[in-house]
Amino acid sequence: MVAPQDQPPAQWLAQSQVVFTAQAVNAAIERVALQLQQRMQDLASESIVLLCVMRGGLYLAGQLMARLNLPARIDYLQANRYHGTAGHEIVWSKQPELDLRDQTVVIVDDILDEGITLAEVVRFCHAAGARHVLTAVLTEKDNGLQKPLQADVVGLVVPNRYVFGCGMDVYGWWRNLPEIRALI
Ligand SMILES: O=P(O)(O)OC[C@H]1O[C@H](OP(=O)(O)OP(=O)(O)O)[C@H](O)[C@@H]1O
Ligand code: HPA
Repeated sequence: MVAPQDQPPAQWLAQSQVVFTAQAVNAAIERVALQLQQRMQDLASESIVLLCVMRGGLYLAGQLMARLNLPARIDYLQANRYHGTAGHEIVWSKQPELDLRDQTVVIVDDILDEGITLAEVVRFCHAAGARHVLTAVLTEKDNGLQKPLQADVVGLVVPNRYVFGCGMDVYGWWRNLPEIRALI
């Protein structure tokens, strides 16, 4: 019996189905960019930081960079869920380098699942003195859970299954897929 992390990556494609095509994802990213652009114009901020939550947020952040017609600086952080015995702790391995004081910070991530990660990153940005904090996720999982926050902008709602592609991984693989798939 092969452990899941040792499966060849092609196996995950064979054991999954497309839930959003590349075309549907691209259309969603266009909508996210337009909504963010509008929100930031309303805030009339000239100090914008696009903050990518690594690694999953990389795909959406890269796509947004090409679409946001605003002066923005880019930074990133890494804060991962650690499913230890004491519950669901967040372990930070990289904090942003830019000074977030008085900035309009746009946090970009791939998925809002239980919402623990995004809530922690929002809390961090406020504590660091951000003036406005906006959140954008490519996907939100429709899992019926009471979440600690809602994202300001959501691209697509995905079913309550394990999804991957467009930044999201399955055992480290397939973040680069331009479509979103769900394990069967
Ligand atoms: O809403 P939550 O239940 O908190 O889960 C969402 C988070 O989980 C994933 O990150 P992960 O820690 O797996 O790291 P990754 O970005 O490197 O995949 C994903 O990228 C989100 O950041
Ligand atoms: O369904 C998921 N897929 C990939 N990464 C995730 N992180 C939380 N939920 C998921």
